[in-house]
Amino acid sequence: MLNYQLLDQVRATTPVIVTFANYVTPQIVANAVNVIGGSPIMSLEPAEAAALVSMATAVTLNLGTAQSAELDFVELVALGKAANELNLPVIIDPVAVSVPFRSQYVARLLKEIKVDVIRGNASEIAHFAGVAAESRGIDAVGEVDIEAVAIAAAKNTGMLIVLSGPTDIVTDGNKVYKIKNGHELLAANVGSGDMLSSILGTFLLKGQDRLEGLALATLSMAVAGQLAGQKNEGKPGTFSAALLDELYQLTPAKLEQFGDWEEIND
Ligand SMILES: Nc1ncnc2c1ncn2[C@@H]1O[C@H](COP(=O)(O)OP(=O)(O)OP(=O)(O)O)[C@@H](O)[C@H]1O
Ligand SMILES: Cc1ncsc1CCO
Ligand SMILES: [Mg+2]
Repeated sequence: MLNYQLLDQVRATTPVIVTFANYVTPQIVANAVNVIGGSPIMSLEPAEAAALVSMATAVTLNLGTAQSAELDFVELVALGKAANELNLPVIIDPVAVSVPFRSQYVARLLKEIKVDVIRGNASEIAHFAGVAAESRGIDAVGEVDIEAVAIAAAKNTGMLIVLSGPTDIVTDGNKVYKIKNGHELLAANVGSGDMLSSILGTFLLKGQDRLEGLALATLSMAVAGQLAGQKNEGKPGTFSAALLDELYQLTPAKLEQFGDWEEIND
């Protein structure tokens, strides 16, 4: 079961989400967190990492443009460690992780901090499943068995997995949520995945079952995208603004009415 009312609890508590953003999409990511009901803050400064994280409910580390320059890595580790100390969830978005520099960067990071959630497209999650999958830069291409890949990634890493795409898979390796809502214009809007990776954090309220929170967050993004897309067929520009409108206007009743998902137990 999914508790659609969790969306109202998010809005009632305005959780702070600290994001290490990539330099391509920080504005839409901040807006996404804001309109769904959270409070975004981005930071690049290790000296303030602990103070920021102490106000937060989750930390999202987007590795899309992270550099080897020591400050980037030091900041990622500082945010991750501060979250680990407070037992707050850490979400990573391993953009284009199959590029060797990026694979090594993530592996290095995972030696330093405990990560709880990986959010990526099918090609990115396939990397953690040890399955060869094609990718084109930031995009997933080719066909993989998304459910099997997500389960294998969860089992290999011990982390919760959110695999996004035409159908989204949210799994801990045993229980699987399959979310079928969405719209192809989400894929045309660069940063939809980045938005989702930070939105995930807003649903991980204290005491909340993490897998269910991730599933509801993923469903929220997919339903909002579907509603925005249906009103803006063939119009990626206006779609991008409409997506924020639909996230802002989303309600538990709309999630119940339009949500197309199933829960599969191993
Ligand atoms: N073809 C599609 N049809 C429906 N929904 C889609 C489609 N492709 C992606 N989505 C949705 O778009 C959102 C982002 O997922 P996607 O897999 O595109 O992330 P991504 O590849 O990391 O994107 P980006 O790198 O641009 O941030 C998710 O909510 C997902 O459900
Ligand atoms: C285009 C792009 N390049 C690195 S990160 C990013 C945004 C999508 O994640
Ligand atoms: Mg991405």
